[in-house]
This record gives sequence, C-alpha cells and structure tokens, in this order.
Amino acid sequence: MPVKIKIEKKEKHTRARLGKLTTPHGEVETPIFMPVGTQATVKTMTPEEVKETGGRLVLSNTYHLYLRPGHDLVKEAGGLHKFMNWDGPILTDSGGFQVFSLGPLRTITEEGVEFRSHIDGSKHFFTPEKVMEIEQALGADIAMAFDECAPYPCEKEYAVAALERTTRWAERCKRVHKREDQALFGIIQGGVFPDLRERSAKELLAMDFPGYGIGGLSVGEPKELMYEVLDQLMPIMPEDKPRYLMGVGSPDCLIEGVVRGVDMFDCVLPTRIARNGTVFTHNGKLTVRNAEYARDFRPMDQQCDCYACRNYSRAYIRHLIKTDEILGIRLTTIHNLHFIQHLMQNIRQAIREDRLLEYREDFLKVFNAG
Ligand SMILES: CC1(C)O[C@@H]2[C@@H](CO[C@@]3(CNc4nc5cc6c(=O)[nH]c(N)nc6cc5[nH]4)OC(C)(C)O[C@@H]23)O1
Repeated sequence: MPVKIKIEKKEKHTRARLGKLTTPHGEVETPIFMPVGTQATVKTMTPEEVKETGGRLVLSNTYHLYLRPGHDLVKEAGGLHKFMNWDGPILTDSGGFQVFSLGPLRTITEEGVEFRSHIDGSKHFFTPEKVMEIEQALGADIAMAFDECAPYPCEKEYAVAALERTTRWAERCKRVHKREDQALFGIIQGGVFPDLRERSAKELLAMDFPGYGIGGLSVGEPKELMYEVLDQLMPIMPEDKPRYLMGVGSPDCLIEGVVRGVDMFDCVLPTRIARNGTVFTHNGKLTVRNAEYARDFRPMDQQCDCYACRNYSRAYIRHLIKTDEILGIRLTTIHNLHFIQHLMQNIRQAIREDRLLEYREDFLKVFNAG
C-alpha cells in the first residue's frame, strides 16, 4: 500500500482527526495544507524555503506539465522529485479541472476531452488512459483520477451526467494504473446536491481507492453551501481513508474543513495573494503595497516569527513590491506559507487537546475583525 493514513486521535467534539499519512517519500502529519507548485515549483520558493515554512507535501499539475515541459522530458529527468529537487511527497492533480475550466476551448465526449492549449492554441485530447500515462511518467506519490468537475451553479441533470462520467472514467483510470509506488485517488463529484454527492461517493467507495478527493467545490459556491455539502458527505466516508478537499483554501475554510473531517487541503490563495502584495496576519489581511505602509517600520505581522517578519519592515517590503523587486514577493510568499502552516500546526494541537471549537472561535474572532 503506497499511501495510507493512520488516525492518531479523533477530536472529542467534532469530526476532526489527527493522522499520519505514509507515502513512498515519507510520512506527513494530517490535517495538512499542501502548497501548490503547478509548474513544478512553488512560485518564487526554493524547495528548502518551502520546507522552512513548514511545507511537507507539494502539488503539481498534470495539464500544465504535459503542455510544458512534457511528461516524457520529466520522466527522462528521473521523474518529478528529481526534476524539481523535492525529496518529500508530491501529489499531482489530473488536470480534469483545468481542462474543464478552459471553457469554450474544450469538447467533452465519453472517450475524453478535446481541448486547445491555453499557451499556443494547439489541439490535445485527454482520456483517462492518457492522463494515467502522464501521471505515472511524472511519478508523484499520489495521482488524482481524471474526473469531470461540474461548474457552480449548474442544472442537476448536468451534475448527474458529470458524476456518472466521473465514475466511468475512474474505472478506466483504475484499470490502467499500474505503478505500484503511486497511489491513485478517486474524486467525488455531485455538485451541491446531497443525493448526488452520496451516489458519487458510494460508487467510488465501491472501487476501494486508497484515498478520495472531494471535487467540484471551491468553484464559486458560497462557503456555507460548501460546508453543507461536507456535513452531508463526511458521515458516509470511511474513517481509514484520507479525505482531500480540493482547492481549499482560506484560513476560515481550512478550520471549517478540519472541523468536518477533512485531512488534506491545497490552494493557490496564500501564494497568489502574496504575489499581489497581500498577506495574512493574525488581524486579517494586510495589503502591504498600500501607501499607508510607506513609513511603517513594523513587521507585516507582529505575532509572526517567519524569516520575513523577523528581518524586514512593511516599509521595506512595500518599497520592493512597488519597484518590482523580486525579493518583495518572495518575502510575502514566505510569510503567507509560514502563516498557513503555523495555522495548521495550531489546528493539529487543538485536536490533540480537544479544544478545536474554542480555537476556531478565538482565531476567527480576531482574524475576521481585522
Ligand atoms: C480559491 C481560489 C483562490 O483558488 C483558485 C481560485 C478558483 O478556484 C481554484 C481552487 N478551487 C478548486 N476546486 C477544484 C475542484 C477540482 C475537481 O473537481 N477536480 C480536480 N481534478 N481538481 C480540482 C481542483 C480544484 N480547485 O481552482 C482553480 C481554478 C485551480 O484556481 C483555484 O480561487
């Protein structure tokens, strides 16, 4: 079994779990936030810096790496771990979401998806079999199945068709996935319809994947609706398999997801807003590029002990960002990744001490007041 989760403790008042996820490239603690490295790099960070912020498992993307530099090149380089010099676990998303979010540039059939590259408009055709070939060549520890993510909002009929195709494609992925040192995770769809979520889950649970992505969320639906879907879905998920909420998220969504039994998260938010000059602080978000910080010689977050907050002021980081100095977005990225990983560490400690609900209240009271 290349990937398995061992639940160390269940929080007394919620569905939250503390776990250890074992992979061919090492063991990580859950709940875990996975920094996104779409094109085989967590943008602006060296692997050592990602580790220094607390990152242990990173994401990369099949669609992007297939287009550039090509999965055959990555395989020739010795696989993704060697290519990007990351010796910890890696998860690759299947690109299902990317090709669907290309909008009019794609055509869906039972066989697969024809799409045009967002780079040069060239035509490509992804089938479950092709995506498995790509992911096995890349060599991540966890590979996501090729699925169809229904948009939000969408008609129930559309969500039914997408979940049924997702189930059929999951079977096709499983049939051709041979790499022993790579775990294939199924992805649950069903939009925001409780009965469809239950049906998608049961069909995929019957295939006995080692772990499950919860797809089709964080696609524009209200947060409360996402929480409702989780409230209905989690009770039927097996205790001994990892639950991975795809594309989530912000600090409040991470806490709410853990409360509902999610083990794994990924999101571009912390690194994306960092490149726009916005950082998370204990008092909410701070856009350090704003003029009000021009002569503010305090650290971005006075409660933070990350490299950026220990050594640089808001004024200096604002100056770097305003002058397009690359160090500026590197420092905001280091801070945001550290902030999120520190939040996850506090969440895991709160589970250990059965005080996750108190932690949620305390954290959000200050964070949302900012
Ligand atoms: C939150 C935030 C900042 O994250 C950004 C942007 C828009 O939302 C995101 C994050 N949400 C997200 N939902 C997903 C659902 C699936 C899914 O159903 N299947 C598969 N294979 N992969 C998925 C990946 C997902 N990512 O999705 C893209 C478009 C990748 O950019 C992200 O808002």
